[in-house]
Amino acid sequence: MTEPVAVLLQQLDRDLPVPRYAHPGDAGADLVAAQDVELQPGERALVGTGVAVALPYGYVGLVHPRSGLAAKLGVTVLNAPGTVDAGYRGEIKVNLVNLDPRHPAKIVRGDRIAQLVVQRVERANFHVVDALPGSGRGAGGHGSTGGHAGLRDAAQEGFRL
Ligand SMILES: O=c1ccn([C@H]2C[C@H](O)[C@@H](COP(=O)(O)OP(=O)(O)OP(=O)(O)O)O2)c(=O)[nH]1
Ligand SMILES: [Mg+2]
Repeated sequence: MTEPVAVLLQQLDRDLPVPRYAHPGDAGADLVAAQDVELQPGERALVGTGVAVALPYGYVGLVHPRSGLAAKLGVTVLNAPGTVDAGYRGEIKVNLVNLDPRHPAKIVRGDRIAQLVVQRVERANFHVVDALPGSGRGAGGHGSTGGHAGLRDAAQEGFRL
């Protein structure tokens, strides 16, 4: 097992718990809502978490949805995964959206609303060229390998990607 990376964390709201991993081996540390919010069907809100971090350069924080919230309420992270840059010092906020077509979703201060996954990240040097080297896939994408029943049905109805 690798050593956890040290991340400086500022509690902007000391009454809220520090993000924590629910189990050993969990990839994401749970982020909680700093405020109550009720989302009508289709509505979104930028919800504070009461924490700010200073990630070491070479790392990124990814704000992932929680599967339980998605399954139970239809609530997810609109820009999933959100990107927290190493240089960012503001409050981590979660752009929650209620995708349930019928029911409003109530989020209460302290509810776990998302999870922060801290990862190493590479940066690229982009070298502009006139033509790219060939590959097996080439420009094929967006379902070019086929084999999905739903896609076949859609094709029969005249839908083309
Ligand atoms: O879910 C998120 C995503 C981003 N951020 C913060 C940290 C991140 O470093 C900053 C900018 O995010 P991003 O680069 O995704 O947004 P942008 O629309 O490109 O804004 P900017 O012009 O500030 O980069 O906003 C969050 O708090 N939560
Ligand atoms: Mg940006």
